[in-house]
Amino acid sequence: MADILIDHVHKRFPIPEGEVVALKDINLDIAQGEFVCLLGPSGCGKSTLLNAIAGFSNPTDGTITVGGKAVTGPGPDRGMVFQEYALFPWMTVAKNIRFGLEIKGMANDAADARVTELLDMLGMREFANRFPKDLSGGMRQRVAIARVLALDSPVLLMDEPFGALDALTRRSLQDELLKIWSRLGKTIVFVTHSIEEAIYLADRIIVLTYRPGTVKSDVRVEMARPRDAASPEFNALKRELSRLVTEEQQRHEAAERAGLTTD
Ligand SMILES: Nc1ncnc2c1ncn2[C@@H]1O[C@H](COP(=O)(O)OP(=O)(O)OP(=O)(O)O)[C@@H](O)[C@H]1O
Repeated sequence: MADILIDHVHKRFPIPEGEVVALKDINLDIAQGEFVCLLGPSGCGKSTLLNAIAGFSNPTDGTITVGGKAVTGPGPDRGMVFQEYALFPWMTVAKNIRFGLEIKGMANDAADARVTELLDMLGMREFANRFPKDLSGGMRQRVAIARVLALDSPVLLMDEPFGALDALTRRSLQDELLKIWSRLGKTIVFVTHSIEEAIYLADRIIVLTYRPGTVKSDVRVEMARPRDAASPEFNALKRELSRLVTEEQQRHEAAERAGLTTD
């Protein structure tokens, strides 16, 4: 069953010289429980598409439907995790996770139980009373994920959530996310620049073109998990995707040289 339906979506941004066509006729059908990565170089419209699914910025044309309902704005059915750890610095880890539950009006005992469950799920119990400034980047991003999971949205939207982390921390968060995904059965749309990250995580990788942003390729990743980045299959797919992304990166660089972009 389609969980996210993207139907003839276009997004144009007006600029002094005319307009930027960030997305052009995007059509995608994402199944419930599917893990999809949006891949491409800077400026190819990954965040624009994710923000449109989130309802932060509506398409110029076309429609997006999530769980059978047309997206017209943000909603509790879609949780978003950003690259920047969007935590409240004045709240402890536990309070940060609890915040959304309080807004939802969840009873105290139930909220306490939910926070404990999430702290355990993400291996953060001993960090419950720390403040974000006292945490590593990886830990902060765990809190950001827990905070979104607290709301139990069926769809998780993730905009380069691990982009600022070192390689080892990144791998451990990727593994954590895969565990959570297989346990909770969420639909995930995950934006990344990293070909390796996309192959490690996704059921399906959507490669976007640079200006206008269109679907260049829609690749199913059939490898069993956990995936071995050193395996021949992994490397064959990495080569194929590198070729596709490099073509778009070159178009991006040509636009930069022509002074057409600051992306
Ligand atoms: N508010 C805006 N006004 C004008 N142009 C915009 C605006 N937002 C995005 N764009 C342009 O739309 C295109 C797509 O941008 P977007 O941020 O979605 O790309 P991206 O693939 O997410 O890039 P990155 O990986 O660098 O975040 C870019 O060319 C960008 O310059």
